[in-house]
Amino acid sequence: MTQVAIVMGSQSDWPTMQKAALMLKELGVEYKAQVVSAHRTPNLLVEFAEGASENGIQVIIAGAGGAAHLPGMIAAHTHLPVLGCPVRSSQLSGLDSLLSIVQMPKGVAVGTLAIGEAGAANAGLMAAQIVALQNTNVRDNIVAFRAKQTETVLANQRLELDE
Ligand SMILES: Nc1c(C(=O)O)ncn1[C@@H]1O[C@H](COP(=O)(O)O)[C@@H](O)[C@H]1O
Repeated sequence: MTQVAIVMGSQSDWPTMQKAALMLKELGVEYKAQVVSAHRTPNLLVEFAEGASENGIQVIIAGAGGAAHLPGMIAAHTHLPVLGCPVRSSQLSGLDSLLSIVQMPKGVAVGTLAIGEAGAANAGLMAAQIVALQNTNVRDNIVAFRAKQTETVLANQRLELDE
């Protein structure tokens, strides 16, 4: 059963948002990805967000660029945790996306990640960490992922002087 939903405002967000999908796949979390836009598919947004909980979704990752209202509007229609990913925009490099997502009014929460691919990957990791609260397989996968990461960092250090 799908545990995490990844939604994005446009097909053009997929190169960024697939980093979340890749992380979830690596950590053994079932996910489904789809395009949903607060602006362009407003009725679908309401249908998706209101049905997410009864469809078994535990966490929603929402990525959008520019006037990125998607994560906040989804959060307004569900009690599930929503992780917002600011996609890098062509005009303002994603600062517009970040500010659109991060400044939520008190009472409706969106957990905002960093701009771009690293933020999307971390949204996948954070979603997996939430799923892992009640899933020991995913928890074990996260622990193993982190241990491998530490090992790789230490094994790859090359600190000779360039002379
Ligand atoms: N910010 C939103 C929303 C929304 O917030 O609902 N829907 C689409 N968009 C964004 O518009 C940008 C340009 O989209 P196109 O590339 O389709 O023109 C995308 O980054 C998308 O997330």
